[in-house]
Amino acid sequence: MIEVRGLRKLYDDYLAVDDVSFTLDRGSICGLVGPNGAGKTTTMRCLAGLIQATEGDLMVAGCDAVRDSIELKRRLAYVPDDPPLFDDLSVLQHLHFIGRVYRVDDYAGKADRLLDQFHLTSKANAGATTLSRGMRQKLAIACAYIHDPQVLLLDEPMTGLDPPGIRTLLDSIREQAQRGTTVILSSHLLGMIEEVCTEVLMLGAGRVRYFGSVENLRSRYPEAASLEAAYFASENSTGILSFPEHACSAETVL
Ligand SMILES: Nc1ncnc2c1ncn2[C@@H]1O[C@H](COP(=O)(O)OP(=O)(O)OP(=O)(O)O)[C@@H](O)[C@H]1O
Repeated sequence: MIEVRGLRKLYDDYLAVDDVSFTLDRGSICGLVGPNGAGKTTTMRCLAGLIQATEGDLMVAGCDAVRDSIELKRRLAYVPDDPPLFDDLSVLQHLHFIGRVYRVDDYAGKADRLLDQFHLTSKANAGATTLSRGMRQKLAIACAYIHDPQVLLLDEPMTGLDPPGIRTLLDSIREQAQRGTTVILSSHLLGMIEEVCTEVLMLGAGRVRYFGSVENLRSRYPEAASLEAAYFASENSTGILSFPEHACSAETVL
């Protein structure tokens, strides 16, 4: 569902993402992790066709992210870390608007179910500008779900959510994946990544430091009690961590 080969992104002469390759199957949930400035958002924005890769082949939901970027946007949803909303629309109007733009059958019924799922029913008629940070985040995620995207890119979606909100989000991500959606989820909350993700893509200074299953990363550091401990152990090691069964190219395997 997602196949990335040799992604590089330069901002002027600054190399933000360098030779990133990975593949994800339908229904997988990939945690995108790494320190601030590692290139996570840049990678997502390239996948979403919002910025153009300097080099590399990016096939996402059957579309070339550069050549088919309009069709790609029909099949994909991207929720940035600070989602922009329409100041003049209410919560319900956001969902109806997105549902109609994407020509969703029964968008009104789906909107009601999403409001219920994300505990926003009491705010249905509230203006976007009156929402709390967490409510804005929930609304943006509900808008992403309303058109059943084949690929879902969530950039730090837990930001601002309360514990029940995080639980609802993680459950909803699993539901999306069970329906066949491929999800990439960037977060610094490694416990959450470990709980929900099947794969991990770890970036450091724009390069892949690890790509593979959570279990493989843990088994690489058997002394680590959690993904977080494995993450810090890998931070202290040198070289690229990867495993042949998940590697996309010989270059990514030590
Ligand atoms: N528009 C831009 N112009 C120039 N440099 C940029 C631009 N966007 C990002 N960068 C740089 O590219 C690098 C990667 O940024 P990116 O936002 O992808 O990191 P990130 O892993 O998402 O970080 P964080 O965890 O802080 O959100 C950083 O050094 C950043 O300063």
